Amino acid sequence: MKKIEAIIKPFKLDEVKEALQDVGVQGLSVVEVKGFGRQKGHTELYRGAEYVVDFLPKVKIEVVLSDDQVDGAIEAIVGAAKTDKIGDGKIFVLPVEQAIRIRTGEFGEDAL
Ligand SMILES: Nc1ncnc2c1ncn2[C@@H]1O[C@H](COP(=O)(O)OP(=O)(O)OP(=O)(O)O)[C@@H](O)[C@H]1O
Repeated sequence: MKKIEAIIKPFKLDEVKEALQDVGVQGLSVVEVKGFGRQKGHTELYRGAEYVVDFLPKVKIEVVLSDDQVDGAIEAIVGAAKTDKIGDGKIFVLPVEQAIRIRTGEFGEDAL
């Protein structure tokens, strides 16, 4: 199992969620975060206004998947989140040791 952490522009959240559901993702978590990338010190367009970049609001999607779902999920996120402008975000892939569904006690991929 792997965890994908995708940091995206907030207005892309619905589109990315739908794209992930289309490739079989059945659950995910969303966290509001602030951050910066390489454009630090420049301006970025956010909801029609130009911001001098300090910390910009972003959304982090966390989704745990089976190994064979990872490539499709990355493709889905990139396809939905890309605007070709700076600040489109980043995707990190991490190993996951175990998952447990609390209600049933199922383990591993059965718990996803
Ligand atoms: N190395 C990193 N570690 C953790 N979070 C990061 C890292 N790089 C970027 N982020 C997070 O991702 C968000 C989006 O990054 P961003 O797209 O601006 O990266 P970038 O490298 O500058 O790419 P681009 O050239 O497309 O703007 C940042 O606001 C920050 O929250």
